[in-house]
Amino acid sequence: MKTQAPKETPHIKPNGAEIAETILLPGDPLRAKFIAETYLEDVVQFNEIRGMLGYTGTYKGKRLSVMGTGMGTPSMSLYSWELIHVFGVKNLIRIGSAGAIQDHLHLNDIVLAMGSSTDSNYMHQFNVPGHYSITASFDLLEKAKKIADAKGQKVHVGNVLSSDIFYNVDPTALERWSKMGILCAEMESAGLYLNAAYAGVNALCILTVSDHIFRHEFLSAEERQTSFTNMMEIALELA
Ligand SMILES: O=P(O)(O)O[C@H]1O[C@H](CO)[C@@H](O)[C@H]1O
Ligand SMILES: O=c1cc[nH]c(=O)[nH]1
Repeated sequence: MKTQAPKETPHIKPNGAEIAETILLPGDPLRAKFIAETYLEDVVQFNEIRGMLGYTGTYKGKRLSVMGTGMGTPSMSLYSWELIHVFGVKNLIRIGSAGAIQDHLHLNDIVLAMGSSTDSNYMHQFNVPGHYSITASFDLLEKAKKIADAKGQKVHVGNVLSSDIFYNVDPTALERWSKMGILCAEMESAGLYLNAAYAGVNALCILTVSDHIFRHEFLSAEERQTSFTNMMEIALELA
């Protein structure tokens, strides 16, 4: 009799627990815990390796997982690669915070990252003979926009910056991205979109503006909790 080895990686060890085809991916593992405790029923924790908490449960009767990714391209790329290639995840929805770099964006605004521009080198491994346009999956993007519209929740849809640099020594770098119409800066969407595209699965990044980089405004911890729930509730409906 053949026995199948349990699926696990050095970073994700579900001990037989299921990981759903659709997963929400906040950077902060404690945000994953909050979502599991606040919104999911019949919840099982499937990961705690390195404190990267992951849970599977149901939302309005549909199976859904949620797991932290950590910060930055390497961390997001590693986890999303394993989720796709080892655990068979098909829909990966990042929910994160971002720093706005356009005047018309305000704290608490929600952004659907249609495109992800980047200063990361992660793309180089794919060795395409030109410049690849890193984009969200249209199906998830369209569905998220419709969900937001139905909720009466205004969202911005556009190009974001997925940066490897949080503290940039060049004070003009973000001004130049802003001039190109980039809405806000975060640090994971490009790695996620590239892994998803390469594997032929779906990905979307939904962001809440937690800072305005040029106006030096930022949300308090309490405000983050409330405003992030609007973004979470759009993402949960995508299951
Ligand atoms: O709120 P999260 O999802 O962590 O996203 C943003 O916040 C972190 C920086 O503070 C980076 O990970 C950035 O992308
Ligand atoms: O300014 C910010 C806020 C959140 N995430 C970022 O990457 N930058």
